[in-house]
Amino acid sequence: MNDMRLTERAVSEKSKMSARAVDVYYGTNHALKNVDVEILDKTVTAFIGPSGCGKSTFLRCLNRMNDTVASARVEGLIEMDGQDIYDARVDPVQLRAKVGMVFQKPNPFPKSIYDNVAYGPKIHGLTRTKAELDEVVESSLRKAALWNEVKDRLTAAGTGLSGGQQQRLCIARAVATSPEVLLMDEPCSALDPIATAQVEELISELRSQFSVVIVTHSMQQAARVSQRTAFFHLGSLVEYGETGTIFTAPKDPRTESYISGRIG
Ligand SMILES: Nc1ncnc2c1ncn2[C@@H]1O[C@H](COP(=O)(O)OP(=O)(O)OP(=O)(O)O)[C@@H](O)[C@H]1O
Repeated sequence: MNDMRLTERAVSEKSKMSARAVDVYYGTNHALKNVDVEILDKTVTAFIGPSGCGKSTFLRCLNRMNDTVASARVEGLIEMDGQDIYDARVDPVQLRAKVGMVFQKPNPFPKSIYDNVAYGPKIHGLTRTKAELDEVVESSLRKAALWNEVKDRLTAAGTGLSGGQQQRLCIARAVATSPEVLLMDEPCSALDPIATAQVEELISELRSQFSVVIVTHSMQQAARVSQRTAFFHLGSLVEYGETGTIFTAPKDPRTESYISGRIG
C-alpha cells in the first residue's frame, strides 16, 4: 500500500443519490443485502471488494440497468435529489441520460466518431440545430480529453480508434447528454498503463462537473481517484467512508483483511 497516493481534496457533502435498505435477487440468489449508501455530489466514489461481492450489481441499480436482466429483482429505496428513481413515473431511458454509464470493455457503436457522441443528444432531443449538435460533440470530446486526437477525422469509425481512445469516446458519449452522475464499471481493466493514467486523470477532472461512481479491482486506483470508498463483501456493504480512512484506518476487520491482501 506504500505507493498509494491518497486523494485528499475537499468534497461536497451534498448527497446526490442515496440508497436505503437495497436488496437484489437474481432468481433465488440473494446478491445484495440491505445496502445503505450515500453518493455525494461532485465526488468520486469507489466500490471495491472481492469478485462476486455485488459491486456491479449495485452500480447497475443506480441507473436501473438491472431492469434489463429478466431474473433481477430490486427492493428498497434509491433516490436521486430526493426522487425515487424506481417510481413508476420515471422513464428509465431518461434516467440513464442523467445517470450515464461506461463499461469495462470499450463499446463504441459501429458508427463514426461524430455519430457516437451525437447519438444521445439526438435521441433525447437536446439540440435544435446542426450547429448546436456540432458544439455538443466538440465540447463532449474536449471533456473526454479526446478532441485534439480526433478533430480531423470525426467521420472515421469509432471502432478504428485505439482501446484507450475508444474508452474516452465512450466517456464522451456518456458526457454528451449532460449526466449528473457517471457510473464506471472497471473502466480501465482493458487498457494499458498509459491509457489507464489518461482515464484516471479524466475522472479527476470530470468530478468538478458531476458525481462519478467507479467499480475497481485496483485498490491503488481507488486511492488515486476517489474521495469516498465503499467496501462490499458477500453481498453486504461492510464499510463506507473517506477513502484515506478506509485505506489507512478501516474499522471493520474484513476491510482490513481485504486491503492488506488477505481476502479477495
Ligand atoms: N445477470 C446476472 N444474472 C444472474 N446472476 C448474476 C448476474 N449478474 C451478477 N449475478 C450474480 O450476482 C452476484 C454478484 O455479482 P456482481 O457481478 O455484482 O459482483 P462483482 O462484485 O461486480 O464481481 P466482479 O468483481 O467479479 O465483477 C454473483 O453471485 C453473480 O453470480
